Formats: sequence, C-alpha cells, structure tokens
Amino acid sequence: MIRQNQKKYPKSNQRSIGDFFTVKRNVSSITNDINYKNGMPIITGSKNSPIKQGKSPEKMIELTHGVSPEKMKEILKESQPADHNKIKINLMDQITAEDDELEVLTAVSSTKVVESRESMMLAEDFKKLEKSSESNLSSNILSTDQSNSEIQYYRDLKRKRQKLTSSQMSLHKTNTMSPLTKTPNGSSLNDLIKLNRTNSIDLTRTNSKASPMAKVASQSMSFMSQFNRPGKLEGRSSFSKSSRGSTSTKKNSVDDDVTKHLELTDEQNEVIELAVNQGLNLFYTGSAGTGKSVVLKTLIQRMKRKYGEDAVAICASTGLASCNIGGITIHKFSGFGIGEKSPDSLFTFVAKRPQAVKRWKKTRVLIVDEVSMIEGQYLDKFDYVARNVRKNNRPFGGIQVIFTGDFFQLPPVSKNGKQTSYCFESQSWKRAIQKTILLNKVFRQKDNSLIEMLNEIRYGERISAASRNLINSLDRTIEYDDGLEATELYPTRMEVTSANAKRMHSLSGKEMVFNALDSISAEVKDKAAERKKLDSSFLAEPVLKLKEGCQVMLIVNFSDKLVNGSIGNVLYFLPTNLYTSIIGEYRNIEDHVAIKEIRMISECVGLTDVNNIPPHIIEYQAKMLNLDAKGRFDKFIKTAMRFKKRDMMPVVRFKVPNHRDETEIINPHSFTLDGYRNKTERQQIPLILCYALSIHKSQGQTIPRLRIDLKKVFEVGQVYVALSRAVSLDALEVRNFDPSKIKCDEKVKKFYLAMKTLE
Ligand SMILES: Nc1ncnc2c1ncn2[C@@H]1O[C@H](COP(=O)(O)OP(=O)(O)OP(=O)(O)O)[C@@H](O)[C@H]1O
Repeated sequence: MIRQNQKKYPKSNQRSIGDFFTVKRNVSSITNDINYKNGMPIITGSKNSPIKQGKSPEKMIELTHGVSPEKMKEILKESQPADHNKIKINLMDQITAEDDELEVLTAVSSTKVVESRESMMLAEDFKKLEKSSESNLSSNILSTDQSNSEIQYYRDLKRKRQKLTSSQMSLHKTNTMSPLTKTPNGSSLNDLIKLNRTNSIDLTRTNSKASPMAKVASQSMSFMSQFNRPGKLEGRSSFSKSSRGSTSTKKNSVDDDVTKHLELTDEQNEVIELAVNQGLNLFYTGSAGTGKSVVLKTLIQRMKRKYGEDAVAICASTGLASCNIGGITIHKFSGFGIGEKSPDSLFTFVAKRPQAVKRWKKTRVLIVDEVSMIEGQYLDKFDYVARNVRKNNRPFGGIQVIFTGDFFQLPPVSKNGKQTSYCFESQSWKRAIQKTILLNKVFRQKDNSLIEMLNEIRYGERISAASRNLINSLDRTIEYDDGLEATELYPTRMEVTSANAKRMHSLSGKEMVFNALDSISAEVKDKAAERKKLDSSFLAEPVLKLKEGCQVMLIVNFSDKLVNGSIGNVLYFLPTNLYTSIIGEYRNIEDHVAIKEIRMISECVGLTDVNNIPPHIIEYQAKMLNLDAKGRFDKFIKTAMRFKKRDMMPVVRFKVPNHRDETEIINPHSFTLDGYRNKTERQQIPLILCYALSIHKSQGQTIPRLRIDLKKVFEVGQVYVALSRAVSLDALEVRNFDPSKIKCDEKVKKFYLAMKTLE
C-alpha cells in the first residue's frame, strides 16, 4: 500500500546554520511522512536547485532534487531511456558534511526513489511506462511492498551512513578545513563527499561488488553482550497481513559476493573445469572445511552463465541444506516427494503433473549438495523417473549431474530403524558418475594438531594417544572477556531445547511468542508423526519464543553482510512502521539510553488507554530534562499505542566480524518445503535461538566459539560433524568425549579408501 500524505517537509536549499536546524528538527516528519502525490514520492528540498539532465559515464540519467512527478516523467521521456539502464537520483548537494541527520533526509528521499528505480527503470520497462497514464506510472514506481522497501531502505541507509562516516573521517584526516571550504584542487569537501555518497547510493552496483566480509559473517558465531532490562509485558504474535513475508532475501546475489573474493585452489578449479568445460558427471568430496560449498557456489554461477538460469537445477538432500544454497530439495525437484512407491508408479504420478514434467525437461544440469544424506534406492528411483520423463535412457535422462558432500558426515535418515543404503552404492550412481574428485586442503582450521585429530575421528580409527589427550584437554570452561559466549552443540533436540530454555529463563526482559503460519495439507496436519517430521525439516521453529537480550541466529541470507548463520542479540520488539520512525529520530538506536527508552515505547504498543501506561514509564518521562528528548519520547509513546501487539517484530543487533554491528528489524519469511505430498509453506521469523544447536542443524556451519556435549551421541559421523565445526582449539570446549562412541561406517571407509587408491 502506498501511503498518501499531504504533509510537506521543509526545504533545505541553503546550507546555512538556520537551515541545518530546520531540517534537523523535521527529520522525523520526513522519515515518517514522505510526501506522495498520486502515489509518487515528491522529491523536494530546493526550489532553486537546477534539474540536471544528462548522461554520466555510467549511462545514467542524473536528476537533482526539486523534481516533481510531472517533471520527472517529462525528463524520463525526453532522455531516451533506452540508452540508459538505470536512473540515479542525485539529491546530494543539499547535505552538509558534518551532519548525519541531514543525511537521513537525503537518504530517505533518495533511497525511496532508488529503491523503486530497480523495478521501474529498466529500459524495456520504461517503454511500458511511457504508454501508461500518470496514475499507472505512479503505481509502477512504487509497486514494491511498502514495508519491504522500508526495511530495505533502512538497511541501505545504515550502509550509506557507515560509508559516509568513514569517508568523512578520512577526508578530515587529510584536510581539516570546513566542509564548505575549497580544497587545493578547487573542489569543496562537500563536492568530494557528494561524489562518495553518489557512488554509494547506486544499489545495483553496490550489490554486485564483492564483499569479503559476507563470507566471514556467514561463518561467524561470536556473540554480543546482553541487555537484560526488566520488562513486564508478555506478547504473543501471529503475523498480521502487512508483515507477512516481508523480509527480502537476495540469496543469489549474496552468494555471488561470498565467493567472489576467494581464489580457488588448483584442486577446486579442477572441479570447475571438469564440470563446466568438459561437461562430466561428477562427484566431488572432501573433509569438512575443504571448500565444497565455496566450489558449489562458483559452479552454480558458472553453469547458469553457460546454460541459463532455467537449465540449472540446484538441489540438496534436506530442506536445511537447500535453503543454504538457494535451491530446492531433491524431493521437490523430482515431483514425487519422498517416493515410497515403485519406480513405475512414481513415473506415472510425475507424468500427470505438467509442472514437474516441464522441470525435468528443461533441466540440463543438476547440482546436488549434501548428497551423503540421499538414500541409494531413492537415487535409483530418481534416475528411473528422469529417463522415462525425458525419454532418454542415458543416466538421469541425459542431465549432467554434479554431486557433492562428505559421506563421513551425517548419513541418510534411517526408515523405521532399518539400515539404509548410501547413494554411492546405487546402480544409477555407478552408471552416471564419470569422475570423483577429492579435495584435500582444509581451510576451516589452521592448526595442524586439530586437523590431524579431526582426520582420525573422521575415519573412526583408533585415535592416537596424542589426539585423545588433546580432546581430553578441551574439557574446560573458557571465559571470554568480551562477554560473548560459545554456541553449544548437542546430539539430541531435547538437549538443545532444554539448554536454550535454561538460558532464556535467566533473562528478565520481555518475551514475545511467534507462532508460525503453516499452510499444509490436512493429511499431514492430522498425523502426529508426519507433523513431527515436518517440524524437524524446517529450521524455522513452529513456535519461536524470544526475549529482549536473547541470542539468535539468522537462518536466511538477508544482505551481503547478514547471512544465514549471522549471530546477534534481540534489542527490542517493535512494529516495523514504528521502528522506521524511531530510527529516523534517535541518533543511535543501539546505545543503552536509546535501548532503554525504545523498550519502554514498545511496552506501550497495543495499549488502548493512556491511563494504562505503566507507572515506571511515566516516572521516567517526568524526570527527563532535555525537552526535545522528552517530546520525542512522548510522541513515540502515543504513536506506539496506535499499533497492535501482533505487529511487533524483533529488532536484532548482529555481530559482523571486523565490521560495525548491523541492526535490523526481522520480519517473517516464507519457507517452503516439499516431500510431504503437497507444497508446504511456513511463515516464520527467520531466527532461531542459538545458545544451543543440534549437531544435525550445525552441519555445514563454521562456529568459532564452540562448546560440544557428546554424551548422547547416537549416529555415525556425529562426533566428526560436531568437532569439525570448530575453527581453533583455543575456542573449543568438549564435554563427555568417549572414544568408543566415534562411529564410522565401514562401507564409507572402503569407498574413500578406493578413491584414494585411484588418485
Ligand atoms: N579457496 C579458498 N580460499 C580461502 N578460503 C577458502 C577457500 N575455499 C574455502 N575456503 C574457506 O573455508 C571455509 C570452509 O569452506 P566450506 O564451508 O565451503 O567447506 P565445506 O567443505 O563445504 O565444509 P562442510 O563439509 O563442513 O560443509 C570457509 O570459511 C571458506 O570461506
């Protein structure tokens, strides 16, 4: 929905002190109330400033502020946008370098437009727009979901603020003149800053840049200090319409960023060469941390470039794993789910489903991650259906297959306690796989004694006295002096739930309960066992209980820095719209005074009567000396009362290693799952509590601070998966280690020994 608001915001055309204050005072009304006319944001700011038009070297149209919707439309028409692939709205010359509040003004106006630009300003889109009426033009421009774009624009605003601050700092280091003073080469500092900001506002380019931090962030599990403030309210949230599914994720672009900065080794490049250039059916493997996922992401990019998006299917054996690579489960791809029936009946079933048939037919390359968890019989059925649907008797109907995973890690889930076969034992595997590659170089750990110990555990052999002593020496408690804590890993879900509950109990802040919205078939809903299986397939919890101050892990890719696995603390809970207003007025929404006040504001969400405002809030307000701050607090208390409790979402401060922390409001995300007869969807906040995790859920993760309890280990590969999440010995604690519990399947061992012999 587009907000219509007639309120005008002030102009800031003159860089005088007076204007500075005028604008500053009104920032909130701007962030709150952007002006729209016919649904189009009116970009004001200066009556006098010229509207510049022309092509920059990047083939952009550049508009300066002061552009009315009519004028913008006129300019766009005149400028033959077929020559341009994007529009840059430049509002930068109204900013003074020292005032980041003014930057808010600029970013608010410009980001809105840049945001909508992505969908609007592609040349071909423009042709459609040209024919539209003005109202059509307007609705196209703001076609994105309001809350979605708000979330996005604050994320970008934050990024821009950070960039600006560092650029300002470096400018000031070399030049202590006032921002309006001319530099020796004649340009003012403002011009320089303007340039810098203008670059940072181009979201398209920002996204495509390699971000070395993204990968680090994805693997970081370090924690932040806690904010345990007393609170009284208990909230219960199911999602309101406006908040559903509004978290935007950019899986693929994030993954592009993640892998770009890494230089692949020769053995990793060999996988790419054999798969992409030689078109072979491959299985590549290697111990934990050898970069299988890194190679996979590169492969996906290269294959898509070669064959096109639609011809490359990306799958994994489990919902969790497929979520990590932006793919779907192999069960969903197959069109026959978990496939318990005979191959023939599965084929008949699929043949009647045009969507599934189409998917099979258009696929040229199939990439499968965590292949160790696919059962042998299942792969044979998959191959049978592929050959029949595609009417091609070559393995997998002629689709090029690339499998990856590590059979020393978790095995296929056993059916009713029956032993399952590995997929490398299947006929289809033997017929299809032309080349197996073993990656040897371990990247995750640097310490040789740790790598050696992990290797021994991997092969399940009698571990050496040295390794045993080493593990025993890890039975200790590490105190981290930054207040950040280790993640605990347990073999069973029950242990995880109880460890998380214990920690939550010790927090005194407000608790919110988020119930997932599931759309599932009645068949599944009614069967307790099926329901349980379904719950274990989603990383997102059916009922998520969060408290102010609790530690959480993000389970989707959110931005280039905040990715699946990022860790943070819940600061408070707020409705998205209230959060967007607050962020514009509080200079720092993360300092302890702001956190305290915002938590009080959030206590007032859903109150229907001012008389119900808790006394401690009234007392606090009465003692406030700064009148501006008092007015602001009062305004937000009243605004909060207009919202409903069910609209409250967690605001999380994430720890981004070697970088500034990132604070984001986390809205529900839509998770889909297959293999349960019909498509199943769960809408839930994409966070989990992360004091403790199950070893199953930890597979694929890197966890720098780790505490493992191995007492209830029951599965082959479990000890190895748990220990191999660690990065270094000095941040690893191991409890209840028993060498006799290290289990490794003989068939796996043989398979790998044969591979080594062939090398
Ligand atoms: N060529 C490389 N150069 C530098 N670092 C790399 C390289 N390849 C992988 N890494 C790093 O090694 C770590 C482990 O990589 P990755 O998660 O891809 O391993 P994996 O084999 O998939 O592990 P697991 O089996 O545990 O899932 C990551 O931090 C990754 O960035």
